[in-house]
Amino acid sequence: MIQQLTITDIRNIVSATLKPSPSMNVLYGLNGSGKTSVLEAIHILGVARSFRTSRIKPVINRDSEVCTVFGRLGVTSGSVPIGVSRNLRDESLQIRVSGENLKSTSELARLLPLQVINPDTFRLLEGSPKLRRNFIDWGVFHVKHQDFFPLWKRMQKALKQRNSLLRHGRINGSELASWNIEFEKAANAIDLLRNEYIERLIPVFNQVLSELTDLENLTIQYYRGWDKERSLNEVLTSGLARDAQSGYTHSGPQRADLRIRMGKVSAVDVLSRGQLKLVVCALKLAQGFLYKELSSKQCIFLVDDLPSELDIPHRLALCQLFQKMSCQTFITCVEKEALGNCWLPETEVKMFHVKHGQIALDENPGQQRIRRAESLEIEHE
Ligand SMILES: Nc1ncnc2c1ncn2[C@@H]1O[C@H](COP(=O)(O)OP(=O)(O)OP(=O)(O)O)[C@@H](O)[C@H]1O
Repeated sequence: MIQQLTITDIRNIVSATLKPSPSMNVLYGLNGSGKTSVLEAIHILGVARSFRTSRIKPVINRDSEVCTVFGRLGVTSGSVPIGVSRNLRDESLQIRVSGENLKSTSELARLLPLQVINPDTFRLLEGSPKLRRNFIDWGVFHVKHQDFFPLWKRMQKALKQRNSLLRHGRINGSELASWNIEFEKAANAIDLLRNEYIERLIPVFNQVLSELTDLENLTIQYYRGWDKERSLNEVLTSGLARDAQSGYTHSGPQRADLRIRMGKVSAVDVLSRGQLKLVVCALKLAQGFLYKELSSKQCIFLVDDLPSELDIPHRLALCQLFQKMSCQTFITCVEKEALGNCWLPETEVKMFHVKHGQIALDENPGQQRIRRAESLEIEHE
């Protein structure tokens, strides 16, 4: 949980400090005021990069060469100061945790598990399988970090070596056979972890989805990246000529996917935009609930423009689920009224008005609370 956040030179935010609520934080303001930039700053604090671009230059304020995000994280034993700084001049990245330099961004990611829901997230269903693999691996990484991360590095190394041999036409030597063995071992172990994770996620997802909307017949199926009836070794052997011709490995965990269907057709082909948003939100929320259940820790949700494309009952249902999870959540919206009547009496809501890159706590948010009895009475059309 972030207790304090200080942002320096991220986009139009030259300098800002806020003390967020441990539960619900709403950032509202006009277009271009800097709301998404606050979420971006938190993302930089959590994984040292933006979720909007892979380059750092557009993120750093145009009058500066360095951007810094500092956060104080609340943990059971007290608080941990974290600072992440990116420098354009020498392209350097500095991560400081409790006064010590940290070399790996994966260690940083473990300290601050983040879930982002933004317009790009909606590509989860329609975009490339890589997005869905990243989705699965977020869960496996955060729940089974000790097992997954070394395996994933091992698999990547074996795959790289195998592809390099394929590209150089060295397909008959013992070298390829030994990389096949190494690749298969790591692949099977990764498949096991992913499969286990998805099996646990599906019932949570079904429950969350049913609280959000009534989409019957929506199913999720995990595809491991190769034929489920055959071993990877058999598949690699029978596909060797094809792999050699194209210079890369066609089967394996690098091809895993999630197949999300409505009955027999792909869900993206039949769902409306609002329904797609709800399904993606249900997937992300399910990860949050499962993470909490399996690790007894909580992730932080960054939700960009929650109200767009959702009608009032569905906004309410979504906000109620965030409150039920009781994770720290940051939600942006243009008008604060868009999320009026969404909060339970016990939820600690802080509203921040973002204006020209400045962030002010709204002392008089004027939000009407819903009464307990009214909660979760959502009519589905
Ligand atoms: N490198 C930069 N330096 C200074 N200002 C920038 C830089 N990059 C973007 N901006 C400006 O900073 C602001 C960033 O806005 P941001 O995307 O956070 O807005 P927002 O409040 O989320 O808007 P919307 O409601 O339209 O999504 C914009 O006004 C943009 O023009």
